[in-house]
Amino acid sequence: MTKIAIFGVGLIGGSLALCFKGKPGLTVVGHSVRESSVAKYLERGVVDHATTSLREAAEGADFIFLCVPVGSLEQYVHDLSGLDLKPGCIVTDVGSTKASVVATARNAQLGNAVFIGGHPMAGSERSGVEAASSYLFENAFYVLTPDASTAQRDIDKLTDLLTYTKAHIVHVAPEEHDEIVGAISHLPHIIAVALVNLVRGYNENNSLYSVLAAGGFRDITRIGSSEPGVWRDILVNNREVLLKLLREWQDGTSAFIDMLQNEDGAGIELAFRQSGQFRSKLPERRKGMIHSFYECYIDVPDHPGIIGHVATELGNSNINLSNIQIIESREDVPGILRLSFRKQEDLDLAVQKLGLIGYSVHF
Ligand SMILES: NC(=O)C1=CN([C@@H]2O[C@H](COP(=O)(O)OP(=O)(O)OC[C@H]3O[C@@H](n4cnc5c(N)ncnc54)[C@H](O)[C@@H]3O)[C@@H](O)[C@H]2O)C=CC1
Ligand SMILES: O=C(O)C(=O)Cc1ccc(O)cc1
Repeated sequence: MTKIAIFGVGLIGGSLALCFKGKPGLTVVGHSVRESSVAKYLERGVVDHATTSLREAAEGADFIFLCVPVGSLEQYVHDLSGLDLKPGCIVTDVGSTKASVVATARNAQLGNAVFIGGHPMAGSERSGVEAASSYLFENAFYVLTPDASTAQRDIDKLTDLLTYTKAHIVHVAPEEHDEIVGAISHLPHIIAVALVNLVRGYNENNSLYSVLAAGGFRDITRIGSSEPGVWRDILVNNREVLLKLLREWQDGTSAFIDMLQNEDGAGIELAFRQSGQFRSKLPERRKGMIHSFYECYIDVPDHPGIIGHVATELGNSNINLSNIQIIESREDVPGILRLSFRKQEDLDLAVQKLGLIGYSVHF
């Protein structure tokens, strides 16, 4: 049996465990520092075995995945270096930053084990094993950060195992990874939190802000509800990159202040045109780092049983509905439902199906 040890079976560790568990020849062991978590992992059936003993989890493992918050990764690499790991064992991590953990692993004494940094570029604002899903990485990018000293056979071994995630493996240097991911993920998380907190402040004096903010505002700020501890670690770890980005962001907002003060309509138009042109060239229908909502809205008559009818029609057509929600902010327009799907294909099929049976569907 190939033994896979997962340290920290939360959203990401749990999702990896679900990708591997039950596959021929694989056995998955989960580790947590807490007894209660070990019991939960087993109860939910995400792992084959679970333990609070670092040694027991790591012993004889062919693969070790470190899936704890970024601030704890270096301690884990250090703790592993004190154990007698199986020769050829591949140690990898899933942290959202790569430079520091890769540097730590390079200097650690891992014996005949090999470290290859990793970052599955998919996730969500949710956390914990309760949010884990075997679909999480499907069609997403999964970064690996091998260097010139990493043997090709080790890269191949890890890449082969990761085929169970259905992600696309890409190789990126750790520092370059942190710069890019800083701009496309970490900065957007900061902006979302700052924006939500700005509106939260206004809302203290006027609750109409939150009433009217639902819908689009809620969607663009979804990532502002991400796990505080996980994000504290990511931002502090990537602070050099983020400080530079935030200064550039300040320049961007200052430019808008100037354009407004000067009533520079042409400047505003140019900014929107350039942004639109760049955005239209982004790859479409590809799972990006910040996940999309595959959603549509339908107007439904306000009578009993309608939700059941919609869900049944989609179910009968084998369309996987992941969430259904009544839009409260539009109470004045009875019967608006928001339908969410995990995949673009499901959304497309649902729009087609619901249109055919007479519902009016909006994006
Ligand atoms: N949340 C996301 O969407 C993504 C997160 N990541 C990275 O994955 C890693 C795990 O994040 P999530 O799974 O989202 O978090 P999570 O909170 O769902 O899971 C973290 C796991 O680590 C354990 N843990 C927490 N603090 C610990 C500590 N000090 N020592 C030992 N164990 C501890 C928790 O019990 C839990 O099992 C982080 O390094 C994060 O940067 C990577 C891709 C996406
Ligand atoms: O919720 C979202 O859309 C995310 O942004 C998920 C995410 C969070 C952290 C990562 O390192 C990668 C992806």
